[in-house]
Amino acid sequence: MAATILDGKAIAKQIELEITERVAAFTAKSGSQPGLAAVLVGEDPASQVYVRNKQRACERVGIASFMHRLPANTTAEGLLKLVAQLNADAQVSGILVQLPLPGGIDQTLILDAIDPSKDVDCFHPHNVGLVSQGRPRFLPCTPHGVMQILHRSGIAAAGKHAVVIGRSEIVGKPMAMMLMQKDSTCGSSAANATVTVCHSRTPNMPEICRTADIVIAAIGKPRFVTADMVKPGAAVIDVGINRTEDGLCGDVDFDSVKQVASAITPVPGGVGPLTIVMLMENTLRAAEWQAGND
Ligand SMILES: Nc1nc(=O)c2c([nH]1)NC[C@@H]1CN(c3ccc(C(=O)N[C@@H](CCC(=O)O)C(=O)O)cc3)C=[N+]21
Ligand SMILES: [Mg+2]
Repeated sequence: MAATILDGKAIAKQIELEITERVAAFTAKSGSQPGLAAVLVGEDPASQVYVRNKQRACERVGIASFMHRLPANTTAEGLLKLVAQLNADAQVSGILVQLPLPGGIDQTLILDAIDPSKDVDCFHPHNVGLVSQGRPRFLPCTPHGVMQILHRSGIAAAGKHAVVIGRSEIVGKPMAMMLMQKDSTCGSSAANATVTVCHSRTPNMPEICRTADIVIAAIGKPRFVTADMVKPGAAVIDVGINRTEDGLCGDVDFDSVKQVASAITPVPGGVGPLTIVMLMENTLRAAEWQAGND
């Protein structure tokens, strides 16, 4: 039987409606609108698309957006100056520095300079540490989106074997961390998984993947996960966004894997839309905390 296609776009829309109401309530009560500052350095075409999508999402949910475009030859000093200015700006609840930064700029140096209370990407070591200890302030947007897709599709992680393919700081590592916790924002049934992390140096990856009840693919290799790597009935979440000659595709070979999986996310229209809506939620949470701490 062919897999259920998990409609990330529809799930994101639903969450977006919930956030829109919460933003309106916050703005009415506090008298100030949450604001997101996005910093885009250089002309990377994919980054332009993502940042534009984020700005549009801000407009739809009622968050102010402040766009800062800098030339590709911007120095680390120039970028640090802008980050310091945004840290001090009361209108700015959340700060996002779009990655990748052009070569030559030390990414860690810039990201570590963002005020942890405005770190809506959840990249700062302070916030990463809080996630790892199971007491998050922010949740990283893409892994949180994956948890929401599973939860809202009725796929419980508790007691299941989840295999995360990829160990990036942005997706794989925090994803594994969140799935293994005792609890989550979606409740304990969305966490408590037995987690295995596979990566480029894992020798017997197909064998390990075949034991997974839930596969999360985040390795950045087009159509890497093939049907022979998936146990019949497993749920497969595709985090990859690869631009190939024949268009956008994920890290999962969708056409073959959908024949064996019980549920699968498409690319586009799967995890991507969730990433953006979880960023909106983090911006709202940042505004709420900043208002409470005044
Ligand atoms: N500081 C920072 N934070 C990020 O969260 C961040 C980043 N840098 N750099 C790049 C990655 C990638 N990312 C995506 C967001 C939305 C879609 C998205 O909306 N995807 C649509 C399709 C969009 C398209 O056509 O390309 C979809 O999957 O349906 C994809 C990818 C956020 N990232
Ligand atoms: Mg994504």
